[in-house]
This record gives sequence, C-alpha cells and structure tokens, in this order.
Amino acid sequence: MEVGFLGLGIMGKAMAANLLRHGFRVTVWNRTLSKCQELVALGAAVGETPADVVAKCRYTIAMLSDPSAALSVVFDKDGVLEQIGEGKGYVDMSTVDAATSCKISEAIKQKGGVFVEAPVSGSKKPAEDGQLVILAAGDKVLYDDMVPAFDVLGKKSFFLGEIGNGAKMKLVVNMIMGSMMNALSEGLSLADNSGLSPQTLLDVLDLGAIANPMFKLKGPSMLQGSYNPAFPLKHQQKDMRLALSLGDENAVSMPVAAASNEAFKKARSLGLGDLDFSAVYEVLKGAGDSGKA
Ligand SMILES: NC(=O)C1=CN([C@@H]2O[C@H](COP(=O)(O)OP(=O)(O)OC[C@H]3O[C@@H](n4cnc5c(N)ncnc54)[C@H](OP(=O)(O)O)[C@@H]3O)[C@@H](O)[C@H]2O)C=CC1
Ligand SMILES: O=CCCC(=O)O
Repeated sequence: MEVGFLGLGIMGKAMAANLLRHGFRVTVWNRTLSKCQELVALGAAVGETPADVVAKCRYTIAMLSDPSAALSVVFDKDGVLEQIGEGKGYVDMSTVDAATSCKISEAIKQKGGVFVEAPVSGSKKPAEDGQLVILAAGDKVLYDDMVPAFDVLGKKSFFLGEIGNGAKMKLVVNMIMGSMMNALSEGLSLADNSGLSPQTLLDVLDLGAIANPMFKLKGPSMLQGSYNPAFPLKHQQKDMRLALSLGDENAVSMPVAAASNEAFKKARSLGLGDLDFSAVYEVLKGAGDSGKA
C-alpha cells in the first residue's frame, strides 16, 4: 500500500518509520524539509509540498501540531486541497477540535475526496512500537481502506461515527490525562514538602488502585528533573484549552481541568513548553517551595 505522510515531528517521524518498516511505500513531507532525510534513509520518497504528496498518493496521512497547522496544510497555497479529489483519501491524525476537523472534512468532500479524522492515544514509544490507540471518525469506506495502516500504527482502532467524535474523544482523554499529571505533581510536591520520600510515594501508588502506566513511566524522571519531550507540554496545554472549550459549548463545569490548564499555561510562560508535559511538576514544586516559611 502506498501512503503519503505530512508532518514528521515526534509522532509523525515514528509513525512513518513504522509504516516503512512494515513494507508500506511512503512519500513524506515536512514543513522543515530537512527532517525528511531520516525517513529517506529508511526508504521514503519526498514530496516538495503537501499538494505534491497528495498528487502522488491515493491515501495521505497528516500528523501536525495543532488546529492552525492542520488548516494551513490543507487550505494554504500548495496545500492538500489543490490535489485532493475523486478516489483520494485524507486522514488527519493530529489532535484538533471538532470544528477544525469538520472544516477540513467539508472542504475535502466538496472536492470529491473522502476524509477521516483519527487522533491517537499513546505517545512517542507506543508510536515507535505500533501500539497507539486510534480514535477514528468520518468516512467509513476510507476507514476500512486504512485498516491495514491502522493495524501497523496501533494496537486498537475505534470507529466512532460522524466527524468530530474522534476529536472530541481524544480531547476528553487528554483532559483527564492532563488533570492526572497535575494531581501527581501536587502529590509529589506535598510528599516532599511534608517530609516524605516522593520515591516511596511512587512505590505506594504503583501497588494500589490508582496505579497506572503514566505515573510509573513519568514519576521517576520527574523526580530527577528530567523532561525529555515525548509529549510536549505546549501540546498538552493546547489539548486542555480545546477540551475546556468543548466544556463551554456543552455547559459542562470542569474546575479540575481549568485549574490544570492554568498550571500548564504557567509552565509555558516559564519557557517549559517544548519540554515533556510532566515538566508541569516544576510549576507545582515551585508553588510548594514559595509557601515554605
Ligand atoms: N507527542 C505525543 O506524545 C503525542 C502527540 N499527539 C498529537 O500529535 C500531533 C503532533 O505531535 P508531535 O509529533 O508530538 O508534535 P511536534 O511538535 O513534534 O511536531 C509537530 C509537527 O507539525 C508541523 N507543523 C507545525 N506547524 C506547522 C505549520 N504551520 N505548517 C506545517 N507544519 C507544521 C511541524 O513541522 P516542523 O518540523 O517544520 O516544525 C512538525 O512536523 C499534535 O497534534 C499532538 O497533540 C497525539 C498523541 C501523542
Ligand atoms: O496526546 C498525547 C497523548 C500522550 C499519551 O497518550 O501518552
């Protein structure tokens, strides 16, 4: 199967490499074109523009940072819309809001193409290992066509119906994840500031009812102040913002998420946006320290 791949950041690079390893023919494009070279070494071809990739491939996948990047790659000059049409499918796996997805879907349909949104749960390592959870919605025929690729990229894919449902599900999941990261950070800080060993707290958590892979993976590196980005904090804050906006639209009160968003915003304002989202611990640790007598 031949696919195009737009966006070779942390996730896109791992996902495109995975497709190549499994025998897919892949044509890649990235805004910073030099990032394509690593994929070329694995056998990828390069497109000069998103339009170029879509012209060449029946199916094109995108993995881009945020709504503005997702829209730009479709609607701007040399974008996807210039070449999409009858017999071509576009699959956006970026985390965006439902309105962005709907706008892209409508434009692609007007040109005769088909569209699926398919954001993912799981980070850099699951992307490298083909263990993502795919949250797809939109055109069911295109979804079925993409199953061989989804089977390589993920351990499970869900088809959630109409466009927007994949985006919404992803935002709900990440809203919970961001709030949990804040709760863990506050807990580590409280343990530390009240004379307990934060490492022992992690050991206790790991044996109880709230043990989870995220605490297990991120906890030890947070205690070392090591925040090598798997999931950049700026993207987590974007997801909290979009989830809060979904809450606004549906009159759902989300005080925990709102407070967590403030902590992520504060972390961004301190220049931590490109670090892993667990770097929010630096903000909450700081709050604890400043409270000391
Ligand atoms: N990292 C993670 O753990 C996960 C991330 N996600 C989501 O996946 C998406 C990608 O994440 P990730 O790979 O971590 O992000 P990165 O920041 O590593 O990569 C972002 C990608 O988007 C491209 N990009 C940004 N702005 C534009 C633009 N205006 N026009 C064209 N291309 C643009 C970047 O190009 P360039 O190289 O030129 O900057 C890069 O290829 C995000 O929506 C994120 O929320 C979902 C699950 C997990
Ligand atoms: O959007 C990023 C999600 C990261 C994860 O699921 O571990």
